[in-house]
Amino acid sequence: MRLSRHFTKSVARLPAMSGVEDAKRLAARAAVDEFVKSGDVVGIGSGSTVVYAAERLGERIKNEGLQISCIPSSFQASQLIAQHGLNLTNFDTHPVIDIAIDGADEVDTQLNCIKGGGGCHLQEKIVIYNAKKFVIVADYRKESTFLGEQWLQGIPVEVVPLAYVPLTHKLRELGGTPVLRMAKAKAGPVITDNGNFILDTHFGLVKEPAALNQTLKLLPGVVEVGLFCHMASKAFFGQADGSVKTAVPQQ
Ligand SMILES: O=C[C@H](O)[C@H](O)[C@H](O)COP(=O)(O)O
Repeated sequence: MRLSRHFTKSVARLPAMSGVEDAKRLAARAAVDEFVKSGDVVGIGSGSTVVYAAERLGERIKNEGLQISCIPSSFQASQLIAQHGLNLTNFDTHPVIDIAIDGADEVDTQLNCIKGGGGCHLQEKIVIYNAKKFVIVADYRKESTFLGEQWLQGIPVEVVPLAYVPLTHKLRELGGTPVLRMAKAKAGPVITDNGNFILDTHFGLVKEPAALNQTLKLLPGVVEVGLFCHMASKAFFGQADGSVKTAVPQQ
């Protein structure tokens, strides 16, 4: 069954980068140009693809006087906002976001996605939930039929440190293979922006991500799950040939 409609269009080539970086950049720029307009409150996601969205927003502010306010979804996003001269705001001033732009680790045909490869999915989900629209920016490697097909590192489950051992057992009982995410340049686990641990839990092919998300969310000690279901309006996938493929969920 066809669950989404795809469109591919060619876009002007930018100065050559590596294939994947080029694809990320093209997707991010296309999303910013199609969705962001003056006066918008923009949710800035996290990860390596959103860097190019922040870059494009900065260009548009300089070149065309675009006026926007941005809400960050992580420490990294706050830094991007500062680096690119974007106007920083917060939920106290702007409780409703017009457009959230964010990357994804894997996207299925209904535009459900796995996020949290960079450990930022708690704040990202808050930003996206409070946005009128969410668009995904990604490269061609992220597109799948079912979640768990290509992203084998597991669904990031952010947990309160106190609960990580019992939750490890519980996630195994539920059919997952949880792995405590370890830091790379520090002994011990990754500590999220919110002071928690992450259990990356592979569940094989996830055919009902919304049901799995709900089951996991109800476990005491789970703070947030890196499954974003029925939240995205459109996905932009940069392709290796310099085009951008877009997808929308089926009506
Ligand atoms: O925690 C990180 C975020 O969910 C990212 O948006 C996700 O991991 C995709 O990142 P990237 O654009 O680097 O592939």
